[in-house]
Amino acid sequence: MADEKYLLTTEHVKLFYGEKEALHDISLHFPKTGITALIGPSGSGKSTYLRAINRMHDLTPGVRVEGKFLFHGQDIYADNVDLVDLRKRIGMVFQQPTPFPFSVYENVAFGLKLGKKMPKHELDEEVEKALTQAGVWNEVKDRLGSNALGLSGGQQQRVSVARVLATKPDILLLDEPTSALDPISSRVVEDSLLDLRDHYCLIIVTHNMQQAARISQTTAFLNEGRLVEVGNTRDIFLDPKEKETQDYVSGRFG
Ligand SMILES: Nc1ncnc2c1ncn2[C@@H]1O[C@H](COP(=O)(O)OP(=O)(O)OP(=O)(O)O)[C@@H](O)[C@H]1O
Repeated sequence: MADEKYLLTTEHVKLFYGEKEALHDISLHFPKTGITALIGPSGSGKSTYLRAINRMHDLTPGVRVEGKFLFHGQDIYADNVDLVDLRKRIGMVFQQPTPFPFSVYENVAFGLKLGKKMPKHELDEEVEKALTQAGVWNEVKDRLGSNALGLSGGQQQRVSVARVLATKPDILLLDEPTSALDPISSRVVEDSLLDLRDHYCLIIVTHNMQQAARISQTTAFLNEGRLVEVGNTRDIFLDPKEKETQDYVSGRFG
C-alpha cells in the first residue's frame, strides 16, 4: 500500500556483490521535500545504497538486490519499469562534475531532447529555468553557447544539477557532489542545494559532516553496511542515541 507521507520508501534492503552482503537490512523513508544526508566511514555502503535507488547496479554483473523500494507506491524493481523514465524522475549527480564536451545550453537541453519534441522557445525557457534553479543562470547566461568544459568546477557541477533538474525529477541523488571542489565553490553548490530543498527530495552522500549539518534536515548514519541510526540532523550530531554514532560524529573513528 502506498504511504502518502513518503515519496520513497525502502524496506529491508540487502545488496550483494557476489557472495558479499554489502547492505544489511536497511529501511529508510524519504518525504517529498527536504535533504537527507547519508554519512558514514569509507566502505560503509552509502554509495551502494544511493545507487540502488535508481537501479544503477542493474548493469553490474553479480549484484543482487533484495527488499522493497517503493517510489510513489510503485516498485522500482518491477519488471515493467522503464529505466530511462525512472532515471528522469530520480536523477543522479556525481562526485565529479560531468559536463558533456559541448555547449552549456546543450548540456542542459540534452535530457529534454530525449523526450517529446519541444519548440525552440519552450526549450529555451526550460533551460533557463533549470539553470536558475541550480543557481548558475546569472553566471552562464552570456555564455550559453560556450563549451561547458570551460566553466569552473563549481559552475560545471551546478550545470550538472541543472541538467538533472531539466527533466523534472522528484528526487535528486547526490553522490559527494562537492568533494571534488574547492571550499568556496562547495559552499556555492551547497547554497543551490539549500534553495532546492523546499521543492525536491534530495538524498546526499557526503563525507563532510559540517556539510551534512549545514544543509540536511535528516541524517542517516551507516556503518559496515548497516543503518546504525537515522533522525533529525541536529539530534544525530548533538544528541545521538547510539554510542557508535557518537563516536563517529565526534571523530573517534572513520
Ligand atoms: N562493484 C563492487 N564490487 C564488489 N564490492 C564492491 C563494489 N562496490 C563497492 N563494493 C564494496 O561494498 C562496500 C560498500 O562500498 P560503498 O562504495 O558503497 O561505500 P561508501 O560508504 O560509499 O564508501 P566511500 O565513502 O569510500 O565512497 C565496500 O566494502 C566496497 O568495497
